[in-house]
Amino acid sequence: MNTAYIALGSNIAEREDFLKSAIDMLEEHSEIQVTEKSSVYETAPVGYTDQSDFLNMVVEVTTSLQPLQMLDHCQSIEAELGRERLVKWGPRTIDLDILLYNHENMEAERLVIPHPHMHERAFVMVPLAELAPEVILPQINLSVEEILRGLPAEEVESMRIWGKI
Ligand SMILES: Nc1ncnc2c1ncn2[C@@H]1O[C@H](COP(=O)(O)OP(=O)(O)OP(=O)(O)O)[C@@H](O)[C@H]1O
Ligand SMILES: Nc1nc2c(c(=O)[nH]1)N=C(CO)CN2
Repeated sequence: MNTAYIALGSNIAEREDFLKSAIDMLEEHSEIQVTEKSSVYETAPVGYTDQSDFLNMVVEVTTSLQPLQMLDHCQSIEAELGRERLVKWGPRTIDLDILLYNHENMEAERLVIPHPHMHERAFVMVPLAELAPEVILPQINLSVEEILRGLPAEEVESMRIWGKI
């Protein structure tokens, strides 16, 4: 059995409904159990800033799937929920990023784990720290909470709790 952490984000239309639908679709897979859910945060767009605020969260799952099978399911959820990739880092109905898979490192064509940008992003590290503050990121060899402490304070403090789903 594997433990994985998946980041979810949405900034189009009914953002909270897209997060709920994505979690339901993860749980509908017979080989995936959603075991923990972070709070939902409203966050200002990072990287490509000319777009609406996001709702972001992180979920913990246990699964017998291998990483690439999990990616396939996440991408099928994105397609099912109407995600269009018009602009890199642009608006999306739903985005599922695989952050961590056990303590594995992976550098495949379609899949890099740990997610290559996760440690730079308050919209990922703040919700992840709710679930797994002690987890050590491979290669970086720092815990989630140590990485979070190193992020710009204004970025962390700008995160607004939206609620729980
Ligand atoms: N850990 C990962 N989780 C999800 N997708 C990944 C991961 N590593 C690599 N990818 C690849 O990234 C490609 C682009 O994904 P996507 O368009 O969702 O990027 P994004 O989420 O907008 O940007 P970012 O990856 O910087 O968060 C996907 O087709 C997928 O094959
Ligand atoms: N606040 C926020 N900004 C982003 C996000 C996101 O989920 N939330 N995702 C991006 C590409 O994955 C780029 N920028």
